Amino acid sequence: MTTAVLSIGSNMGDRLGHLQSAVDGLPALAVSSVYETAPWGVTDQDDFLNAIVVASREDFDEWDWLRLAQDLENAAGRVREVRWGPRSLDVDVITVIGVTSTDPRLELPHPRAHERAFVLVPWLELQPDASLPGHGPIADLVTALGDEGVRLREDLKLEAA
Ligand SMILES: Nc1ncnc2c1ncn2[C@@H]1O[C@H](COP(=O)(O)OP(=O)(O)OP(=O)(O)O)[C@@H](O)[C@H]1O
Ligand SMILES: Nc1nc2c(c(=O)[nH]1)N=C(CO)CN2
Repeated sequence: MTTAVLSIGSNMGDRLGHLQSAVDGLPALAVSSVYETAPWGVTDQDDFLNAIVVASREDFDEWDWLRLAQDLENAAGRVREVRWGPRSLDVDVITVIGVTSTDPRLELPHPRAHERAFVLVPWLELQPDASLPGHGPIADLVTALGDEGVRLREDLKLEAA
């Protein structure tokens, strides 16, 4: 059995609908609140909605999580164009508990998670004691990074199955 932490994001079209489609397709144990976040990386694009999902499956290894993430992106009509550019649905595997990987097709933990408040702030809400292997407690990372550009959207809710 493996447990994964996944980041879901959208800044095109029906943003909340795209996030909900990801939650519906994941064996979700817990789903964070929805956050409105300033674009990271390529800043000249619309704001994202982001959330974190903790999911678990008996028969999954880390590659199954990547395949499922990519299937969900494709189902939401994602076209791979600009790196860090606009997207209907982005599903990143942030960590799979107990697994590390340096394979460029699947780096675990996600190599940029520690510098992304749009990942860390919703993750902290779900798992305040979590650590990012190699980078320490996520609470400390959020303190160092700040939560600028990450705003709780209490009016938007994701329905866990
Ligand atoms: N932990 C991971 N989660 C998802 N994809 C990964 C991971 N590690 C490596 N990859 C690889 O990254 C490739 C590009 O992913 P994607 O297009 O989603 O990048 P991005 O979302 O634009 O940027 P970033 O990787 O910085 O989040 C994928 O084809 C995948 O094989
Ligand atoms: N705020 C925010 N910025 C991003 C996001 C995202 O989900 N949220 N995803 C990206 C693709 O890697 C690039 N930039």
